[in-house]
Amino acid sequence: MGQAMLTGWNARNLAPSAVVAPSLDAGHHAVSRHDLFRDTPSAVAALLEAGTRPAAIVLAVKPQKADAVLPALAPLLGDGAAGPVVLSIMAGRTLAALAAQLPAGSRLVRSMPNTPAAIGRGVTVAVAGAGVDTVQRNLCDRLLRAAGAVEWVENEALLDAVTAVSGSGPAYVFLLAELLERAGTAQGLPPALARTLARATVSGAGALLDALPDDADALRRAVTSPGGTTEQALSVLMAPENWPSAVSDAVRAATERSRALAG
Ligand SMILES: NC(=O)C1=CN([C@@H]2O[C@H](COP(=O)(O)OP(=O)(O)OC[C@H]3O[C@@H](n4cnc5c(N)ncnc54)[C@H](OP(=O)(O)O)[C@@H]3O)[C@@H](O)[C@H]2O)C=CC1
Ligand SMILES: O=C(O)[C@@H]1CCC=N1
Repeated sequence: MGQAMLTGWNARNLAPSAVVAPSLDAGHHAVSRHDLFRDTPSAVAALLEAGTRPAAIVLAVKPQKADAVLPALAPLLGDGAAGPVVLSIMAGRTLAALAAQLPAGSRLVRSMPNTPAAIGRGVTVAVAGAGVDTVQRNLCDRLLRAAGAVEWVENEALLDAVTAVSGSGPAYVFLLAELLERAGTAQGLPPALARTLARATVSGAGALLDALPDDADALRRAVTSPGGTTEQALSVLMAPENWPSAVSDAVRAATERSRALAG
C-alpha cells in the first residue's frame, strides 16, 4: 500500500526525503529517486545527521510491526507538538495506541486508503488527532489525495467499518472476478475467454458506476429484463441467505478484526 502511495507522490512531486523498505531493491523504479533505508533507525539517523526535519512521517507497516517501528521515530518527533505530523495508514491501530508509543503531544492522523491508489483511483478516509493544525492537515490531505479521493471524518470509531467497506473492499470485487471466471468455465467457456469476460465485466461495470450518476440498484435494474436471464441469476444471489447475508457477515467480520487490531 505504501508503494502505491509512493507512486502517486512521485507523479506529483511530493517526493519523500527517505523511504524505509527492508527488502526493496534500491534500483526499483518507485524508490530510485529517494534515499532508501533498510530500517527505521538508519533512516532516522541519516535524517538527523543531514539536519533534515521532515514535515510528515507516513507509517505504512503492518499493524503487527508497529511496536518495532514507532519507538525508533522518537528522535525525529522531538517534543511532539513541534515535530512532524505522523500519518498512519495502519488498519485498526487507533490514535490513542499510536500516541502511547510516541513522544507526548505528537501530532497524529489516522487514515484508511485502498489499493486502487496505485492508479490514483483509491478512496481514503482520514481522522485528525488532537492538536493537528491546518497546515498539517492540508499536508496529509495532499499526500492522501495523490492516491485518489479523500474524506475526513471527526469520529475515529468509523474507521473500523471504513476499513471493512473500502479498505478491504477491492478484495471482494476481485473475488467476484475470480468466481465469475470459474463459473463461466464450469458452464463450458474456454478458460481464456471466461477470464477475459469476467475481467471486462467487473471493470466495465465499475467504470459505468463511476461515469453515471445513477444509483447502483438503478444500474442493476437496467440489466434485468423481466423474465430474462439476469432475473434468474439475481433470484439466487439476492435470496436473503445468499449475498445479502454473506456481504453483511463479511463486512461485520472485517469491522471486528479492525477493532481487534486497535493495539
Ligand atoms: N493492502 C491494502 O489493501 C491496505 C493496507 N493498509 C495498511 O497498510 C499497511 C501495510 O500493508 P500492506 O501494504 O498490505 O503490507 P506490505 O507487507 O505489502 O507492506 C508493508 C511494508 O512495510 C515494510 N516493512 C516491514 N517491516 C518493516 C520495518 N521493520 N520497518 C520499516 N518498514 C518495514 C515492508 O518492506 P519490505 O516489503 O521491503 O519488507 C513493506 O514495504 C498495513 O498497516 C495495512 O493495514 C491500508 C489500506 C489498504
Ligand atoms: O487486510 C488488511 O488488514 C488491510 C487493511 C485493509 C486492506 N488490507
